[in-house]
Amino acid sequence: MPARVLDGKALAETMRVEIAQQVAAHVALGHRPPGLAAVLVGNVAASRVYVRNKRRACDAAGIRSWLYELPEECSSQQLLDLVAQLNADAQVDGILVQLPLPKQIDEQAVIEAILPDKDVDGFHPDNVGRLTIGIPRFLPCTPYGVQQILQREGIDTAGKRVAILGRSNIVGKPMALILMQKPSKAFPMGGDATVTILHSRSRDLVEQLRQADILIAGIGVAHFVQPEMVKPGAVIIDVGINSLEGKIVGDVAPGVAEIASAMTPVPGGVGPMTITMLLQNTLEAARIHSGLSPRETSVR
Ligand SMILES: NC(=O)C1=CN([C@@H]2O[C@H](COP(=O)(O)OP(=O)(O)OC[C@H]3O[C@@H](n4cnc5c(N)ncnc54)[C@H](OP(=O)(O)O)[C@@H]3O)[C@@H](O)[C@H]2O)C=CC1
Ligand SMILES: Nc1nc(=O)c2c([nH]1)NC[C@@H]1CN(c3ccc(C(=O)N[C@@H](CCC(=O)O)C(=O)O)cc3)C=[N+]21
Ligand SMILES: [Mg+2]
Repeated sequence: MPARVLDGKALAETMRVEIAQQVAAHVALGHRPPGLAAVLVGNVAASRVYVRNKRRACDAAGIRSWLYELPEECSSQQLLDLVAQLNADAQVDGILVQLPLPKQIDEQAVIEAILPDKDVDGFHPDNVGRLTIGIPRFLPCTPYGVQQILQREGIDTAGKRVAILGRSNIVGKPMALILMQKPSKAFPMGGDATVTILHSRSRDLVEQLRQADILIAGIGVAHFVQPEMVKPGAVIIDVGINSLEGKIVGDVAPGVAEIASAMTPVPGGVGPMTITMLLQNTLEAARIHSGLSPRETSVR
């Protein structure tokens, strides 16, 4: 029997309606609407799609959004100046600088220039550190979206063997931190899982994958995960966005659906949830800026 489809797109729509209601309630209390500033450097086609989708989602949720564009050949200083301007702008609750940045730009310096309470991507070392010790402010949007898919689809992670393919700061590493965490009041989304991270230097990679009750793939290699790498009945989360023969495909081969019990599609899986969690984080930032949420702990 083919795997149940974990419809991230449908869940993202449902959650966007919930967020729109919370935004409306926030504004009804007399606060200004939440605002998100996105910064796009250069002309990456994939980034344009992402930015356009984000903008549409913000409009539908009642979140103001602005797009700032800088040329491919801009300097680190130009970008740092723009970030400083957005940090100082009282209308802006969240700042998102689209990654990756051109090679002349010091990416880490830009990430560290964003005020931590406007860092809705959750990439600033202050927010990474908070996540690591279990008192998060903003969870990185992609792993947060995966956590929400698992939770809302009733897939329990406690005690499960989770294998994560990829160790980047935006996908694999924060995913591991969320799912390994003991749940607490400050961190209710902690997954209580036994997590294994796999990367390009891992040996026995296939043996490790075959042990996994839940397999999360985020490496950027089209159809890397093949049916024989998967334990029968496993849950598969495909984070990959790759283009193959003019189509968008994930890191997981279609045949895996014959072995798995449940699987996210690409497109229509994790991607739309990433955008929804960005809206959620922007609303949370607006709450922080209006004094509704404590600045130093993120109690949800
Ligand atoms: N759906 C969404 O919302 C999002 C999707 N993505 C997609 O997720 C994928 C990963 O993105 P990102 O984390 O930024 O990518 P990076 O290139 O930053 O990281 C890729 C990771 O995968 C590992 N890796 C690469 N090839 C292999 C291999 N053959 N075997 C084992 N490990 C391997 C790398 O290992 P090593 O560290 O050893 O180099 C690295 O840790 C991409 O397809 C991207 O487009 C990204 C963000 C959001
Ligand atoms: N600072 C920063 N934060 C990010 O979160 C960030 C980033 N930079 N750089 C690029 C990656 C990639 N990413 C995606 C988000 C949504 C979709 C998405 O919505 N995908 C849809 C549509 C796919 C399509 O048709 O193009 C889907 O999978 O169904 C894809 C990719 C966020 N990223
Ligand atoms: Mg990278």
